[in-house]
Amino acid sequence: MTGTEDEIMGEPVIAMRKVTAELGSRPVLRGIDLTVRAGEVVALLGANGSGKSTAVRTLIGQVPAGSGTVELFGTPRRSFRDWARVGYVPQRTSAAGGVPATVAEIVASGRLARTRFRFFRGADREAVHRALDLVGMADRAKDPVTALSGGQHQRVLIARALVSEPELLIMDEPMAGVDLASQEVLAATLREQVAQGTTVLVVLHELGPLEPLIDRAVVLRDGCVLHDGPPPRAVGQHALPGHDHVHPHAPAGAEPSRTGLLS
Ligand SMILES: Nc1ncnc2c1ncn2[C@@H]1O[C@H](COP(=O)(O)OP(=O)(O)OP(=O)(O)O)[C@@H](O)[C@H]1O
Repeated sequence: MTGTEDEIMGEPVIAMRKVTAELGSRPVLRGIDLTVRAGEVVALLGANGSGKSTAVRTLIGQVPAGSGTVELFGTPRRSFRDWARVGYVPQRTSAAGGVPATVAEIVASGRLARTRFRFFRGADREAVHRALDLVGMADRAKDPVTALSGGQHQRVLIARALVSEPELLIMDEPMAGVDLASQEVLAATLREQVAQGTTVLVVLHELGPLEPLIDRAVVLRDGCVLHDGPPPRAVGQHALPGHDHVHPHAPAGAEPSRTGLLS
């Protein structure tokens, strides 16, 4: 007896089918399919403006889909209410803008979907401490976020996404503008989450330090899916078609080989 694809590969946690979206009457997503199954770690790649952030924002409902279907945990996104199961790390501007919130307050705000606005209990405070500890920021809990570096900001945003103990983590360029030390902390944090079975969709410019964690890469170009398959693990980003690459032993003045996947 053979099972269905879902029985064999696990239920999709994310299912986007033929999704279109417009921004300012400009078509930005032009019919994308994106499936992420439980326990998978999928990188969403593509050149600037290819629609990566828009795809993620459509998924969580910040941008309306023009057509197609979007499901989270098997539920149409419109009727999905279980947001404590989802941790979202937006593309970083700043954790709190001009608001003088503390690190702990920002992280605690990520717990609201789970507490449903009841009073915080000991378990919630422990979860905040645990999430800050995961990203190496427990000693900064009482500091204003305005006192943090870019990389520390990003760690706080990731702690905020982790504090509800989500099953699905969606991150938009978590490594952008982050110093090396913070990148290593973030990669280790993510490794731990993945080991615990968390499903991850991560928008990246390059696989970088997260490369060993990535099961599959979906590459967008001009709002369409150009590639959906295993990322080339052994040699990293440089092996992805489209990465301009001049071989070190190539004759001087040689043209980079371009296959156009990421550019
Ligand atoms: N509010 C908006 N109104 C109109 N067009 C927009 C708006 N926001 C984004 N766009 C355009 O939509 C396209 C896709 O943007 P999106 O941010 O999804 O791309 P991206 O792949 O995430 O790029 P990046 O790597 O630069 O973040 C871009 O051409 C962008 O200029």
